Amino acid sequence: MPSRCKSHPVHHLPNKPCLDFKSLKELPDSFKWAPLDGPSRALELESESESESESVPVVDLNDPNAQKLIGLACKAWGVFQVINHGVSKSLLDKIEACGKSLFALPVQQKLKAVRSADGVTGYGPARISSFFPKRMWSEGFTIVGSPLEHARQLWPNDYSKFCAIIEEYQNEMNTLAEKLMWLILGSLGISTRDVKWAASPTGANPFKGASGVIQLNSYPACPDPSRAMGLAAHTDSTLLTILHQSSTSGLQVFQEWAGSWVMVPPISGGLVINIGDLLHIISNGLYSSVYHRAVVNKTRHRLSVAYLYGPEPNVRIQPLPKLSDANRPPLYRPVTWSEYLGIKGKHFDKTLSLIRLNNDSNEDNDNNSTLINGLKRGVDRTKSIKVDSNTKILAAFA
Ligand SMILES: C=C1C[C@]23C[C@@]1(O)CC[C@H]2[C@@]12CCC[C@@](C)(C(=O)O1)[C@H]2[C@@H]3C(=O)O
Ligand SMILES: O=C(O)CCC(=O)C(=O)O
Ligand SMILES: [Fe+2]
Repeated sequence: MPSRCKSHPVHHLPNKPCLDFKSLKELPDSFKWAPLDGPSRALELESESESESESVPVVDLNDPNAQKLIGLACKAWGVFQVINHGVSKSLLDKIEACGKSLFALPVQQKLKAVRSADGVTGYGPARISSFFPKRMWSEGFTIVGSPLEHARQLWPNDYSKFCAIIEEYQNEMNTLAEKLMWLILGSLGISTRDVKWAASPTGANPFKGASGVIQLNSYPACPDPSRAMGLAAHTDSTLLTILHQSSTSGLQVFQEWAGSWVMVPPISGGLVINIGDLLHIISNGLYSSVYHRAVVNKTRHRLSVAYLYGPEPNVRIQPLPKLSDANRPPLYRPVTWSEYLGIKGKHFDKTLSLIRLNNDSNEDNDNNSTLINGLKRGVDRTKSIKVDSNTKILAAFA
């Protein structure tokens, strides 16, 4: 999202100030969530053997069947990992080191680059924090466009290296995101000719003007991981998100048909790809955005870097005509990324249902009423189920 795009303040509980996590030897009540269900203790799970069918798919982008495998993963999971994606391990190491050095700064220094109440860029708790009564065990740094201004405040004499790495990462991620978009759209039978929703009137490069927000997330070691939440369950307001996670596990995705949380194990040099809400919309619900969260660890610090990729902010996003017809009418009204973020800032996970078209015949159409393991993977997010005792997710098995 280019910096010219206006910010979208979140409206709910007041945002909580940042603090020095290292100084807390016990988990304060304000951070105590109801005990987490699912695999909450990352280290324990690392030693558990998971069966194939329960693991998030890993796709080798050099595999001639990559497009087909990606389609299957999007339909069944809304998330997959990629290897041989073309982004060098050394760049992933460099961005991780950038994040580590940023979060290792003293709190007072980090607060010099704090995200303002109506801003997007800068240091602070996750934007969604304001929707939850309990605090999250994490801190973040969001970068839209150039980080120069904030980097100067953080490292007055030594900011150029950080800026150069961020720029290189933005470029590499943008290229990969566009490649992944074509693979995902290709798996739905969509080609360049079918995609006219973005900038170019000829449809030549529909991703012209598409860009990404970089989100550095830090999850310090935590005295009581069973009661703490790193980042609460959410879907991303993106077309797709590319996530690099350090070697400590913590990312979990919600497997809707099984009703359970599944850990996504870090793969050295691999990247996690999440389907976001905007892809959910353009695919007319065929590929659902995935609920995910981050849990924390008793002894190990964890870092993740998300590249939240979306279209040019004022371009209308809507179900692709080729994916809707009389039997499967468009499920969502047109919306720009900018407008979507504004609604998300006010209504959080009710956003998809708020832009859903009120059409009775749409009831069973999301994700093509697919039966997976005998259960419909319903994503009519107008009904609610509880995915855990902390988060009520607006999703249901109809
Ligand atoms: C483009 C954006 C997506 C995001 C809100 C934002 O304006 C910038 C930060 C993004 C992020 C990263 C962490 C998780 C998340 C839910 C949040 O609180 O801030 C996402 C937002 C999103 O996808 O809605
Ligand atoms: O840290 C993680 O694994 C998840 C981060 C995330 O979901 C995000 O930045 O949107
Ligand atoms: Fe996310």
